[in-house]
Amino acid sequence: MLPIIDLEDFPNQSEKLLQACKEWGCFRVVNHNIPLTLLSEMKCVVRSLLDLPVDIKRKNTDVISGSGYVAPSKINPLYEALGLYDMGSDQALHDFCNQLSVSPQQRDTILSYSRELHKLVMDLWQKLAESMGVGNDSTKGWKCQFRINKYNFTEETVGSTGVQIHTDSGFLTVLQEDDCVGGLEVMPKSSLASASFLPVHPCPGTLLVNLGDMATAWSNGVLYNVKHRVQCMEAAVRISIALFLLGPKEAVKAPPEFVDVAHPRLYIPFTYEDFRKLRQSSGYHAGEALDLVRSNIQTR
Ligand SMILES: O=C(O)CCC(=O)C(=O)O
Ligand SMILES: [Fe+2]
Repeated sequence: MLPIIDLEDFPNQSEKLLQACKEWGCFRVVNHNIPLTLLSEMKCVVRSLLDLPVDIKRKNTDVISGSGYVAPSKINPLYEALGLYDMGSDQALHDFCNQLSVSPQQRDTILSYSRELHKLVMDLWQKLAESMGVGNDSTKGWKCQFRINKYNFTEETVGSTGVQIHTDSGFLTVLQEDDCVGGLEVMPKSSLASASFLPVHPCPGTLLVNLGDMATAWSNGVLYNVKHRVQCMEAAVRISIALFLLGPKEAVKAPPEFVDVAHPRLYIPFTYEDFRKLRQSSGYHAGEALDLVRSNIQTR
């Protein structure tokens, strides 16, 4: 069963958190302290933004490649998304709101939600770093990205794929799933050999966390970047909100604590931005791009 982490029970849950991140690369968070009204208000706001005419949605332009509006495509015809790069920045938040001409009330909701989730994602990373004995590493200036996903599922599309198998590219993702419409599937480490997916059923009021490629690189291979996808299970529109903790501007290198003779350095240092470009140019979206940054020099 998907691990459940109680955020009010730390440091007691440190070991459980670490195990979840090593074996599953994902877990459910309860007692996160984010008001349920804010979660549902934000859902309501993003639903209406995704219902805007496409020429308005297109005003949500890229800041970095792929960070803005994503229209349905050949590969993912049922999927579209709005995006916001650098949601830790008030300016970026206001730019996003202006592009989509949101109402003052919608803007308030987006700002409150962003602040709360930004705090949460940083806190989660801090707790994970502490559980690995490197809690002093600063996350100051680390960039975050929002992506608001819509899946236009219909009777005819049941059984097909909403989003293809992938890993997230950053460190950690906090996902507010659809309250009713399922379809997310994950492949924990123990299912890699059989390449089988496990369904993640919606659990309103909780949040789901995934670890991405940068977490695997930073941890020298200890943390598992979970493969996942979204399948169409029923004829209903599915909405989810993902917050990606992408990482620092600078190159990421596993701390010396994670490297020794028995655990040689696996990856060359690289920046998130370069890695994102590498994923895009190689077309590797399910973790294979990490093989392109493997280190040959296995010293400290
Ligand atoms: O919609 C979902 O549940 C998952 C979305 C996702 O995997 C992503 O945005 O990277
Ligand atoms: Fe994802």
